[in-house]
Amino acid sequence: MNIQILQLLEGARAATGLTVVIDVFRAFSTACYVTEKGAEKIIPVGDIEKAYSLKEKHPDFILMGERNEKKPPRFDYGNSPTQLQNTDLKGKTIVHTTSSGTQGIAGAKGASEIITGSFVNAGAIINYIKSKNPKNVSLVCMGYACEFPTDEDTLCAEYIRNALLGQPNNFDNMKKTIWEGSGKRFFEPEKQEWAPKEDFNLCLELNKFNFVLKVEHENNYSYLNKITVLPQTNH
Ligand SMILES: O=C(O)[C@H](CS(=O)(=O)O)OP(=O)(O)O
Repeated sequence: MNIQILQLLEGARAATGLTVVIDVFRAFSTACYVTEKGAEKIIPVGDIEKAYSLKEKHPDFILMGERNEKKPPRFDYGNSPTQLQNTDLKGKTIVHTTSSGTQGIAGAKGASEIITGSFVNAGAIINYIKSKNPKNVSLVCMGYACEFPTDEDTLCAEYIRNALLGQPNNFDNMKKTIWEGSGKRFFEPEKQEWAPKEDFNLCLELNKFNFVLKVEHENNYSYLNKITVLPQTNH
């Protein structure tokens, strides 16, 4: 198995084979929490205008995501898993657009298959890749606003790669590095309204979910299909 770790939008564009588009803070952690809440479908889109036009055609769709970390105008929810904890999303279709994660999905045109990447379902991702045993795996770290690499996405890629290669991982050390590095932003008082400190822990709950989210295509949009991966093992 050839495994490459790629960065940012140019990395997504260069990805081939089974591609994991990684966005730990927060898009693809949030997508897992939304799926757990029973959402019927998540439609990831890069272009915010596409999100607005889907809402216009389907007023029952829910708009979720961020620009500059914050909930855009006329959106139902931002990108914070904490703020979704007490919402009922059963049976809902969610249109999700963010500055990094969903841009990566839109950009990974050369991938043979795309799944989302985060720590909350890392074990399922690893088992899924092992079960498919592809020749080429691309782990794409979307970073902050697709502009610079971040600790959490790069470490998540390394965690997945190490497990696939049978090498050890020290998640506690990784979490400490993230806390001291790019995770600091969740502890800034002025950001608590849209990026609360609780998001940090929710996004770093290792192996909370036993499913992967695979990008599938339908009509003229893509959606995330939940695939349960059993058994879930700790990596
Ligand atoms: O919502 C977030 O925290 C991030 C902000 S940014 O893209 O890193 O600027 O969005 P996401 O696309 O989930 O990384």
